[in-house]
Amino acid sequence: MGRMHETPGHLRRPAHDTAPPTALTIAGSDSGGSAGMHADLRAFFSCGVHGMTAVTAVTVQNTVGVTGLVEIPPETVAAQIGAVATDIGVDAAKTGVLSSATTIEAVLAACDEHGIGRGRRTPFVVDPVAASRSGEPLLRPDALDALRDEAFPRATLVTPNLDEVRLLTGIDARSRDDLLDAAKAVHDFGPDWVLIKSGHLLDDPKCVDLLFDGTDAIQLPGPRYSTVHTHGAGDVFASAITAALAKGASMPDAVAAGKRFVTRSVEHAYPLGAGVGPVSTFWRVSPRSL
Ligand SMILES: Nc1ncnc2c1ncn2[C@@H]1O[C@H](COP(=O)(O)OP(=O)(O)OP(=O)(O)O)[C@@H](O)[C@H]1O
Ligand SMILES: Cc1ncc(CO)c(N)n1
Repeated sequence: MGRMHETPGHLRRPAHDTAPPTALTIAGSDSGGSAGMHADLRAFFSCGVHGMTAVTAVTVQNTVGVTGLVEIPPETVAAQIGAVATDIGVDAAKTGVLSSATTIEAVLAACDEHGIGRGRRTPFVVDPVAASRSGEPLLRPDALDALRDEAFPRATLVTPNLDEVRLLTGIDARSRDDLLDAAKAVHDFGPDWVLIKSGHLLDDPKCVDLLFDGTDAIQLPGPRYSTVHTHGAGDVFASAITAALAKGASMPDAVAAGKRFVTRSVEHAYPLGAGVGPVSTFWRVSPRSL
């Protein structure tokens, strides 16, 4: 195998002979290119890590909504995780759409086998994606229980939005003051860290998210932009955090880096189609430089 990588003496050496950090997203596709694994891969790229995918579901989706979802067989999802973990190696992993309890069981078994999860070699970010921005459910009812009871205890970090907090805990957070109670209730499900996202507090003039480790709470303040184009904001946030973890950042530093990244992404969100446009994952690249 080593011979494949040898550079013949008469050719120029490539610029890199070491690999960048690697990150894996275990998530669904979005045909509109705004959310899911498409957003995750672009955020990984933009944050300087090599992105890899274990596709869990194919959605038929555009800026208006989701009209179809086909699940990938759970054994194929597990095989994708095994294929990249055994050959390339995974420095950090995240989940997006995990639409059924069977898929969740297969993903967790593969993660266990390859050292991905809380207290293991590879940090594991579980984003409990329950519905699309336009409200269509992206998981079966049994998946929510499996996420809470099986995936959360194995997560290094879980990143619910306020709708997901309501579904998982019954807590209906209406203001910044309610976020700590929400974080405590989610932390009781067993992850190391909880990040409560505040995008849905539409009356709040700022977007102040909350990171909690069971003892201390850290506020992550950011401006609130006046835009409807926030499709994929949650995916991009979790992916930017995962990229920072892949580079070896501590959790507070990774989440702070993710918050800076997603805030700029919302700032540069753009209209697309007839519905909700995406946050920009390429604000670091000026269109004029292309
Ligand atoms: N209008 C906005 N201006 C600035 N930041 C925002 C805005 N809306 C959301 N955010 C930030 O984006 C991140 C994602 O939060 P949000 O609560 O919207 O997640 P989400 O509902 O999972 O996202 P989505 O379902 O759109 O992918 C958070 O850091 C949040 O504070
Ligand atoms: C595939 C997919 N994953 C996640 C979301 C949530 O942003 C979405 N709308 N679609």
